[in-house]
Amino acid sequence: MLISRYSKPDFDPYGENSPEPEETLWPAPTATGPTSAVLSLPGSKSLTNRELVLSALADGPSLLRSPLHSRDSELMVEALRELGTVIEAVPGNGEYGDDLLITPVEELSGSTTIDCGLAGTVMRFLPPLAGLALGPTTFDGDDAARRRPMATTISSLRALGVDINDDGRPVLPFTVHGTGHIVGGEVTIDASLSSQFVSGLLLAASRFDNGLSLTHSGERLPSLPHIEMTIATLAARGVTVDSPATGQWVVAPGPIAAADVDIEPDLSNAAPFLAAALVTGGTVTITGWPNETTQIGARLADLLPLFGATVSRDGDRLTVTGGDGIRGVTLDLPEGGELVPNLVALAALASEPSTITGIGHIRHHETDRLAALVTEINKLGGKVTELPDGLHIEPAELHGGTWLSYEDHRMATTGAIIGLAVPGVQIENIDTTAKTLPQFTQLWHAMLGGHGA
Ligand SMILES: O=C(O)C1=C[C@@H](OP(=O)(O)O)[C@@H](O)[C@H](O)C1
Ligand SMILES: C=C(OP(=O)(O)O)C(=O)O
Repeated sequence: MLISRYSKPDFDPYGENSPEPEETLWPAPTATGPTSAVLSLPGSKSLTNRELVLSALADGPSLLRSPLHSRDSELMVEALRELGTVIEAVPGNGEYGDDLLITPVEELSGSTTIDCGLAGTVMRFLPPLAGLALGPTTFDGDDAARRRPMATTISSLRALGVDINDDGRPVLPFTVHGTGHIVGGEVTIDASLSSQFVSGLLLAASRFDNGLSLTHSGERLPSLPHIEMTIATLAARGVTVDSPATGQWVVAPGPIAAADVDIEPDLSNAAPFLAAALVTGGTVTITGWPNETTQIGARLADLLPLFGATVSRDGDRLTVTGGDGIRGVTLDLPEGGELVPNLVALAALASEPSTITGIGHIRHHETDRLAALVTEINKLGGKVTELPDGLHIEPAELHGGTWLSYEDHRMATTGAIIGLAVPGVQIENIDTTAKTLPQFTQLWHAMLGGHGA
């Protein structure tokens, strides 16, 4: 296992002997009154990591304004540097750190090892770049990353002419033997377990000798908005992705344009804060909310009203106001897996039952999120049952206790939402929020102002 700067001590996600030393527990503040907060959030993980990749493949230097600085984006920056890309921090106007100036190299170089941490975007977006690089590149990551599916990335690149050694096990670690080019052409993949298999190929496809004709053949295709985000970021840099039919994409060979890009705030990371308005019967406003976006987090504006919230827009501000209690929901949400853990917190605090389906693929996120949610909520007295592709949540009186995070930032924030209403929730490894939002606890306390105990 590679150790990176944000790594935490190992623990067995579901083992009896998980270490829970006192000092790693974060007492989740319980709200003593309604929230009344205006917050601005750091940049989007998904946009930052796409733009970093595209900038490394582009035909000139690119500038990312207000990018995310978090574990996942740092891992992407470090990995691209390992492949030879020059990435410099330059002062900008963003509230959350420097801008990034990315200067691509003529030819990417392998002969290195890349630490993917637990970042799906690093492990699925960079193997094609390693194929375009000259020399072998070994990919590895956290222990939990070694459980995430990689077979589709590996088999699709092989089909496109890339030599990969995975010692017969299609998971991390594996080595891509880059030759400086990828033949490309036609390939059919099964992206049922992650949209990132599609995005990873599309991002680099125009740099393949013959471009790419990609077909998804599988029982479902999760997280479609993330594929639309990939297509939109490519279009903004002059690369057209044709989609002759659902689940088919064609990219012609050609350059990727350099660009100066403003990174939007991470709207999925707005979820715990906006959920807090519902839990406390208060208001939370997020600034910088884009008018148009491909981020799935934008759907919070129509999802939270289903739980009983009122949502309003005033220019670039989105405000969520809670009402009397929380309603149950029936949702099919294959497109929004990354929002699910935080929505399940609301369902667990609702006065009516909820069912959320279409989310079997979140078993393969940072942890098995269905199992983790069932385990942790039921430990606090909840009544959550796992379905073949989702969860059913019955209303229950919850009590305090230890909430394990499973190295999963969204499990950690889910525990924090529950803790607003349930005294005595202690969150193990709250620092795992650094994956996409290192400022989580500061922002959480700021949101509560004087209304947290
Ligand atoms: O491409 C991306 O940036 C992402 C795609 C989605 O992955 P899955 O399709 O694996 O759900 C999402 O859940 C993840 O947080 C980010
Ligand atoms: C699934 C997620 O992350 P990743 O990009 O590592 O897949 C997530 O952030 O919810």
